[in-house]
Amino acid sequence: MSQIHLRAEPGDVAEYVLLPGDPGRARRIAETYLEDARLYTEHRQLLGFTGTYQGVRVSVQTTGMGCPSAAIVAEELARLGARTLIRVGTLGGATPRVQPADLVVATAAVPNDGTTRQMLGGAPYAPAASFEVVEAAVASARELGVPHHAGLIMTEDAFYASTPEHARLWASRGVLGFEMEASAVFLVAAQHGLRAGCLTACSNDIGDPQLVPDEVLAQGVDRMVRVALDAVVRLAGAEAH
Ligand SMILES: O=P(O)(O)O[C@H]1O[C@H](CO)[C@@H](O)[C@H]1O
Ligand SMILES: O=c1cc[nH]c(=O)[nH]1
Repeated sequence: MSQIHLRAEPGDVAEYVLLPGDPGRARRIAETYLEDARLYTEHRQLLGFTGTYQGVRVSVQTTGMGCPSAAIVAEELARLGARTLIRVGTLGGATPRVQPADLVVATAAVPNDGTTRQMLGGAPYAPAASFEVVEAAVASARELGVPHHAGLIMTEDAFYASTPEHARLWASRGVLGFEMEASAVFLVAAQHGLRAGCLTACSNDIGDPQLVPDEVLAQGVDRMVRVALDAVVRLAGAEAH
């Protein structure tokens, strides 16, 4: 049955789904990396494509920005038969350890957002990536020679409320950077028994309006996408054995 927001039928979506926030990134990934990519939904600009990468069927589904939209998309993907959700996003660095365009593989996301708070009724919970996805992403990054960090990130709602002081405080608790969707993707995936992961490329320092130069960020995003797709191939290979 077609979903309210993702106008797709079961069978349109692959078991492995990459989740960029930006519809332009979804189209670029589909056009650059997937063979026989087909657009299966474009309602509300939540562009979704399915094709194959090194013989593995993969979808790329836009989440839009923020947890409310990401939670809807993850829920509807689960209903459409997705089994592994991997966010491919950008993130604001919280610490000088994370440099412009660096790859950050999230192990978990501090849920500083209203969506997961409502879903959990305020109960304490630690939205986390699936171990197999983190393991595959780190193995892929190593094999492809992509420098990376693996660790805690924070998901929040208010992009312009983040300040350098806030970043410093959370960096002192181990947070590498901030983004806006991972906690919801991790929680919805857990509720449906799906695997989830989140890879990000650093687009700026928190509180710094200056983005990484376009071409530098584009290279970081490209490295992140190649690592995510290689991780999908790795996960699919492991499942086949
Ligand atoms: O680049 P994407 O994947 O959209 O991710 C980040 O960028 C947006 C904010 O600029 C938020 O969606 C945040 O999570
Ligand atoms: O949420 C985000 C994403 C990228 N950069 C930020 O500063 N915040």
